[in-house]
Amino acid sequence: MTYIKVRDSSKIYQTGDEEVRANDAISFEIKKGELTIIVGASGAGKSTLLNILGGMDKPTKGDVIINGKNIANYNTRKLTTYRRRSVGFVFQFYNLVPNLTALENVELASQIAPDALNPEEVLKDVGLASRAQNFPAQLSGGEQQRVAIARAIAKNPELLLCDEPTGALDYHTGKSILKLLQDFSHQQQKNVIIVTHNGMIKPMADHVIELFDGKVKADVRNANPTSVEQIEW
Ligand SMILES: Nc1ncnc2c1ncn2[C@@H]1O[C@H](COP(=O)(O)OP(=O)(O)OP(=O)(O)O)[C@@H](O)[C@H]1O
Repeated sequence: MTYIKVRDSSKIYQTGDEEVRANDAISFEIKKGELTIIVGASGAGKSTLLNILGGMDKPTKGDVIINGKNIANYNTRKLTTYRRRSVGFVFQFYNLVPNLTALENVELASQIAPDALNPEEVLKDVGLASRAQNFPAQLSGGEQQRVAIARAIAKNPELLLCDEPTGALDYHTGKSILKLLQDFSHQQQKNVIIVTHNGMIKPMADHVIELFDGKVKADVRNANPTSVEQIEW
């Protein structure tokens, strides 16, 4: 079953006389439950695409059909509802609220979603039950990213979007975060999309979309994705 269908989607920025085609007639489909990696060099258009899929931005033209609805036609209010109900976000620098504990950060997200999961349970699932009362500054980078993932998962979203989720972490910590995301996708049949410039992690995905200069350069499915533990980079 198709969960995401992007059809001829372009994002064009006009700065003075210059036109930047951040996304240039992009088309692809993502099936329900796929763990997808969007890979490409700096400036290839990855974040632009992720922002459009997450309803934070709209394409200049084209269709972005999520679960049968074309969000490219949504107004601001409908996009806000879409983001709130259907999307969890994980960013490179965690973006936790510094004066709230780990648990309160997760509760914040669960309060705005109708089908939210129990924040304490989700913190336990990411291995942080014992750190629930810690503030972000009292946690390591990897632990902060686990809280950020718990916060995103607690909304029980259909779609989890991760922009360079291991970009600020060391190798082993980064690997444990990728494992968490792979397990979440495969065990719960949820769509996870990871944006990265690191092509070495492609084998962990069910689906790899490679961007180059705003265009889809490759669109490949992995019938047998590799477990994160077995990938070295
Ligand atoms: N608001 C904007 N105004 C003008 N140009 C923009 C804007 N946002 C992005 N761009 C341009 O669009 C292109 C794609 O940017 P984007 O951030 O999507 O790339 P990226 O693949 O995510 O890169 P990185 O890995 O460095 O984050 C770049 O050339 C960028 O300069």
